[in-house]
Amino acid sequence: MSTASKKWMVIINPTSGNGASKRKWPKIKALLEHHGFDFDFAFTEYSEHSKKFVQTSLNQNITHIICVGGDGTLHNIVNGIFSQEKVPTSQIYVGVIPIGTGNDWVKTHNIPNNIEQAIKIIKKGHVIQQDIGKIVFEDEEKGTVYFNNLAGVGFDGFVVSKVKSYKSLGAIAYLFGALISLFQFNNFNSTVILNSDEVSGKTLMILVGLCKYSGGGMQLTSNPNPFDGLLDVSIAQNLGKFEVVIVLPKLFNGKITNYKKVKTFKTDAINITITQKNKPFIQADGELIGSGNFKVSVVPKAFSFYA
Ligand SMILES: Nc1ncnc2c1ncn2[C@@H]1O[C@H](COP(=O)(O)OP(=O)(O)OP(=O)(O)O)[C@@H](O)[C@H]1O
Repeated sequence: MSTASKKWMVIINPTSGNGASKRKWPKIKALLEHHGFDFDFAFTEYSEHSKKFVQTSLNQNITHIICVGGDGTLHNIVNGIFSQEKVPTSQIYVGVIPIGTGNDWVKTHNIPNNIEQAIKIIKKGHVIQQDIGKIVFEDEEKGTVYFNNLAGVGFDGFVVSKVKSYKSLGAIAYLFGALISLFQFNNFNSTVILNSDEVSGKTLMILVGLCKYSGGGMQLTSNPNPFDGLLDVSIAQNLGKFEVVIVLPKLFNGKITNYKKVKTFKTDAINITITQKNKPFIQADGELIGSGNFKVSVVPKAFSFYA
């Protein structure tokens, strides 16, 4: 049986890419039909709706899912997959048709933004498995959140909280959001424990990554590898506002990880404590997930996708 002739669930976030998913859906639907896909489809109606759709599909024994949207939609699909125990996660297969603003995760895996090429990749049926990050909050009521690309606390979380208003600008929205946010954000006190190291002090942001790109093409971690069972950690310490402006180009060419006030690590577990009353935002895959103290660990090669 070819990949296309299996039963698929296509989840479309009509708001992704500033409404592009909704506009392009008739074309995507026609192409999926043209390539012989047997599918049901549904549009998300609220923020975490994709998570529900995944679980409903699994209850109907549909384990092949196509994400039509951006990094946030994929993040919610991943959380639908990892917050259930009915089907082993590596036996759930995800294809991505990237129609977001940043579309950062697909860049690591060379999944094309062109709709028909992305569909052909799914049809080809070549599956890869990558690691997943697992965030557990100290406050148990806040629960567990999974990520497939990169999570962070501090300045990057603050940018994510602002960037929604600028998404009509496209991928540059993140850079624009960062510049606007710079003058409103204050560095925070944190203690990070990982391996046998402890890093304490004033912090701009702490990034915990798996894949290479975030924030609309920024490269914020050193030699990221989503297949090695390790988290790629960057701790940007007490950089000043003008210092951030000066190092801005280094955010895009990856050289930021060599900067004197940025410490990098590889680890399979990290414990982050915010040692001040005012807790900065935490983001995962560009989605705001809350604030507070948290631990991150790795679920090795647990996420199966077409690439
Ligand atoms: N019907 C809906 N109405 C409002 N928001 C929604 C709806 N469905 C999903 N969402 C939310 O839309 C947000 C943005 O989605 P997504 O990240 O896929 O697109 P994007 O922001 O354009 O792309 P990227 O994250 O790649 O920059 C996500 O936080 C998701 O939870």
